[in-house]
Amino acid sequence: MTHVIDGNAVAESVRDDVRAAIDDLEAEGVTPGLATVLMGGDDGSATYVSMKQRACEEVGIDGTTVEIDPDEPAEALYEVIDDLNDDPAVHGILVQMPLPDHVPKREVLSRVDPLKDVDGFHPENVGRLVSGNPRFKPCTPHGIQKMLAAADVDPEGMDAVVLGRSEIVGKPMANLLMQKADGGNATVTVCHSRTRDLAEKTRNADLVVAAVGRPEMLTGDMLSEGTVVIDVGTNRVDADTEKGYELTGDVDFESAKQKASVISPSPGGVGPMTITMLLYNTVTAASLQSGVDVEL
Ligand SMILES: Nc1nc(=O)c2c([nH]1)NC[C@@H]1CN(c3ccc(C(=O)N[C@@H](CCC(=O)O)C(=O)O)cc3)C=[N+]21
Repeated sequence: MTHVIDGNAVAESVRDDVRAAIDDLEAEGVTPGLATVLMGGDDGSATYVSMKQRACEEVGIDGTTVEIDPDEPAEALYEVIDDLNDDPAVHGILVQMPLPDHVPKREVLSRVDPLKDVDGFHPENVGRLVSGNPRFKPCTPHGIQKMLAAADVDPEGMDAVVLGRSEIVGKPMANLLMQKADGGNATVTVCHSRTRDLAEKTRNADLVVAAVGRPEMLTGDMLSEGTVVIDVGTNRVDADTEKGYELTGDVDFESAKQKASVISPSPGGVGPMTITMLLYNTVTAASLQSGVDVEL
């Protein structure tokens, strides 16, 4: 029988740990604060930002959202970031991606105080992750590690294939999977748009993480029996629904499920974990900045 991971249930159990850590911070007079900055974005951005805001309220994080008109120059965003860096009530800062074309992403990511960089995208934090001493693990791959652990999947010794090489998911996922640390120790192959024979790679995999942003591109015939499949995609595809679209993953769930031993669906898999790990990283940030130890 294939085990279908319930991302919402795993997220809820991690949130219990997050709530307990927040209690410990509150006992010392510290309320963790997270600021989300939204400048333009795509169809999903406003939805994701309000989901993050709601998740903060649910666990007792002081969440604020700052909106900047996408027609403003990049300097407007820099000023907001500088103010948030200086604000002691703000422990975590997240700048929602994507940004408008005229705003240089790298400048923005470097501008965030690395101690408040709960996304883990600042070059200092990327460097720490790659060198094996992570401060903030990027939320999506971090959530996938938690999800695998909850499903009793240990990547150690596995042939893992990561589909996609983004800064947000593919690269940090590959790094975490190959680290000499819990949740790592896998042999990792990273595939992308220039990979010659994708199915040859995925058929030889024990674990596949699909993060390419192409609806249902990974199908059952590309997998061997017993593979662990994690679907990171949340693609909006046109559909005859109230909203005019439906969400679908990068994995063709029905055919992949025939082969997989463990599979995470989308929606209802990685997405809720991503948001939960943002809360987790915010609590870690509050602990680092206040000097109050928490157990996480
Ligand atoms: N700086 C930054 N950090 C991010 O972490 C970040 C970002 N920018 N830009 C966009 C992506 C996307 N992302 C998602 C978060 C939650 C769900 C999620 O919870 N999805 C639900 C369904 C949501 C719905 O119903 O619309 C699910 O999969 O079950 C999906 C996608 C975070 N991102």
